[in-house]
Amino acid sequence: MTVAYIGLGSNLGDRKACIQGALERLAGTPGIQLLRVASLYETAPWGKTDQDRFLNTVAEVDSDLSPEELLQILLQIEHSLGRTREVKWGPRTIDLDLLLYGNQKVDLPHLQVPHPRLAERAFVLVPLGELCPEMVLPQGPVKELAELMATKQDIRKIEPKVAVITI
Ligand SMILES: Nc1ncnc2c1ncn2[C@@H]1O[C@H](COP(=O)(O)OP(=O)(O)OP(=O)(O)O)[C@@H](O)[C@H]1O
Ligand SMILES: Nc1nc2c(c(=O)[nH]1)N=C(CO)CN2
Repeated sequence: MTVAYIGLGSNLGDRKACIQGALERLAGTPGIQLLRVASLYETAPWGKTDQDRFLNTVAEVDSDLSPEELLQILLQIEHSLGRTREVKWGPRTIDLDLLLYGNQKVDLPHLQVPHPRLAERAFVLVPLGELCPEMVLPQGPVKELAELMATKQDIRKIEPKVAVITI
């Protein structure tokens, strides 16, 4: 079993229902145990700024699956929640990013772990730092990176945590 961290984001449709739906699907997937979910944050769009605000959180899971198997599950869950890809970094019902997979490094054309843009994003660093305040990323301590990025990108906690229904 390996502890992995998954970033969740939504800025299209019923954002909260999409995040909740993705968490329920993760919890219901054989080989994945949902351990903890960070608070729910509303965040300014990063990268492509002319779109609606996002809801973001981070989930901690224990996984029997390989990183590639886990990615396939994430893509299936995105598809089941109506995710389409039209514009780079554009609006989406749900986005699931494999942020970290234990201490493993993966560098394949279709999968890079740790997620290459992790340390630039307050919407990832702040919820990740909430779950793992002592974590040190290759770029530095998560708490320090989160504090720095939160001074540059608007991020507001809107709910202490998302209720999870374990199937
Ligand atoms: N760590 C990862 N987690 C999720 N997808 C990844 C990862 N590394 C590479 N990918 C690849 O990225 C592809 C495109 O993903 P997607 O369209 O969701 O990108 P994005 O979320 O808009 O942008 P970003 O990758 O900057 O977060 C996926 O099909 C997947 O093959
Ligand atoms: N605030 C915010 N901005 C984004 C997000 C996201 O989840 N939240 N996801 C992106 C592509 O992964 C691009 N920009």
